[in-house]
Amino acid sequence: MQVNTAAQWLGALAEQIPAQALKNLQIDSRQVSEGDVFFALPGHQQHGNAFIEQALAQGAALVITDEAPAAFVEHPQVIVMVDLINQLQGLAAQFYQHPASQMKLIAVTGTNGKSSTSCFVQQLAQQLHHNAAVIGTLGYGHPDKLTPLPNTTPHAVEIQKILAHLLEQNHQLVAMEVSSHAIVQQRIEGLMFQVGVFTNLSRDHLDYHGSMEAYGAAKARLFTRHYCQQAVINVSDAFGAGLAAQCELPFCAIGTLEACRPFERYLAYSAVQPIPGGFSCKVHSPEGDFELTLPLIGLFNIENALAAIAALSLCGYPVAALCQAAAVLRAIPGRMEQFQFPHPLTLVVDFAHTPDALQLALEALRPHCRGHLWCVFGCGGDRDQGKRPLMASAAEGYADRIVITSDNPRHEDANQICQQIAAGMSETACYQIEPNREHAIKLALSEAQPNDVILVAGKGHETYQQIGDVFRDYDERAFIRQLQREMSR
Ligand SMILES: CC(=O)N[C@H]1[C@@H](OP(=O)(O)OP(=O)(O)OC[C@H]2O[C@@H](n3ccc(=O)[nH]c3=O)[C@H](O)[C@@H]2O)O[C@H](CO)[C@@H](O)[C@@H]1O[C@H](C)C(=O)N[C@@H](C)C(=O)N[C@H](CCC(=O)O)C(=O)O
Ligand SMILES: Nc1ncnc2c1ncn2[C@@H]1O[C@H](COP(=O)(O)OP(=O)(O)OP(=O)(O)O)[C@@H](O)[C@H]1O
Ligand SMILES: N[C@H](CCC[C@H](N)C(=O)O)C(=O)O
Ligand SMILES: [Mg+2]
Repeated sequence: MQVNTAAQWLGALAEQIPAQALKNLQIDSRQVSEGDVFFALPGHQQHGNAFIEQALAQGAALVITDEAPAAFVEHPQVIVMVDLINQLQGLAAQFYQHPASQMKLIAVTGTNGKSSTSCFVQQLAQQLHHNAAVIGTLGYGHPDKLTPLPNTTPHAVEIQKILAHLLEQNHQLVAMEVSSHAIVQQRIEGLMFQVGVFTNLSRDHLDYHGSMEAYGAAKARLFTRHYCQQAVINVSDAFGAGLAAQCELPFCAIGTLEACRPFERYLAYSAVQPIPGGFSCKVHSPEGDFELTLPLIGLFNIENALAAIAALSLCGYPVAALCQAAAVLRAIPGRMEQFQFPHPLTLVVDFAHTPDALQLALEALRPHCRGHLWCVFGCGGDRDQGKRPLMASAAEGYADRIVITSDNPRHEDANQICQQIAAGMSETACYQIEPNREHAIKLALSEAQPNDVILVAGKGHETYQQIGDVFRDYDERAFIRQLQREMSR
């Protein structure tokens, strides 16, 4: 059967199966169980049509596709929907009873800082007594009990399912990471965010987008009336300043006082002072000035925290209360997370996996380092290969000792990735190569001297290492805790 609109789809459903008999919408046949609707969708590698038989065998009540394969043209449970990709979010929203209409949604995009900023939005809203959740790289839900997700930004259908679940748990506000892949792949189609936040743009994902122009253009699409009502833009970032100059949405600029000066609405920072475990600074806005004390290391966290404060202020929360609440912000798992070792030695696990983030993480640690600053890092396989020499330059420029290791090799050879990183080092660079990640960490720990600081970058919160199609158990933070125990005996 062929249908053209969501209304027809619902009509078709009513004829065949009572809607309440349908359990869930699924985009992956492997997740289908009795009573589910399976959307067989085109992908980069294959068409979901290849899994119709499997989905039906697992009890799918209905299959919706954009083009039925010959064997299923007359099948009573297979519906062909014209222009399916553009209707998906609408269908899913209808099926899950429009959960987004009962919540505040905040989108966060940018190369780095999406997870941090969205988690800060969640923490601040929660402190001001609003039940808030996140959707992003770390999973979805309340940060104390996150459900893992395969992607940073889930598929359009999954988003509606997750929002319905979060609403059921009484969440009133959701901070959601929006990746550039998600914008291009229409995963956020049909959503309207109260606020869209832009953190920054630097080199990443060129394997997917092809050029920085295309990557930037993908991010910029979020900041239109199609997706957002208002925006927060980091104007200290060069791309952000350009975005602000052309933004059709009402927006609040964030950044240094200097960068924010041209803008009518802003939250700017100045007078940054290091304090034990963090920073204090002044926050300036047209409504007045505020003090901000942040218990977080990494200067970039000032921008992340300000972005979160600005986003919530656009939702109606008072800036003064938000600045006060920021004093107890907690670091995100695997972001500048510190582990103390005897001698004394500090090891820091951070999720920096772009040249910009690696440089900033190392710069952030330098003031905390009285000895040598170490950098243990690798680069992900099946990702932008051009990042490799740039990450090497960042490490060489800002660390004293370097151990090149593996990250997630995926379908590439780990040794070869290490060699491609090494090719970006100058002749005088001081580095070692140890492709085994655990061995690389142990190597740095065994050679480090008292008062050295070791940055272990790239995997942060991840609890696996992907080698080929295998996700082997590898929880870097747990591994380091175990080393801490062994070395303190
Ligand atoms: C390149 C890319 O973005 N791929 C995404 C895409 O997969 P695909 O098009 O390759 O799917 P496919 O394998 O061809 O399969 C086609 C369809 O058949 C279905 N299928 C497939 C196999 C099966 O057994 N049964 C089945 O039903 C699939 O669910 C899919 O609907 O659609 C899938 C389902 O939504 C995504 O999980 C998948 O993300 C992959 C895992 C990925 O690595 N994506 C990365 C690049 C990504 O999107 N990253 C960003 C983060 C970036 C950042 O943080 O900066 C993200 O948002 O996660
Ligand atoms: N505002 C920022 N500017 C630059 N670097 C940042 C910023 N915030 C965090 N970082 C660095 O980037 C790393 C990743 O941070 P975070 O997880 O918040 O980013 P993300 O955008 O969610 O990343 P991903 O795209 O992988 O989901 C951190 O571990 C830190 O090194
Ligand atoms: N969202 C990023 C995460 C990278 C994490 C890093 N550990 C790697 O595997 O490169 C990506 O999928 O490109
Ligand atoms: Mg993230």
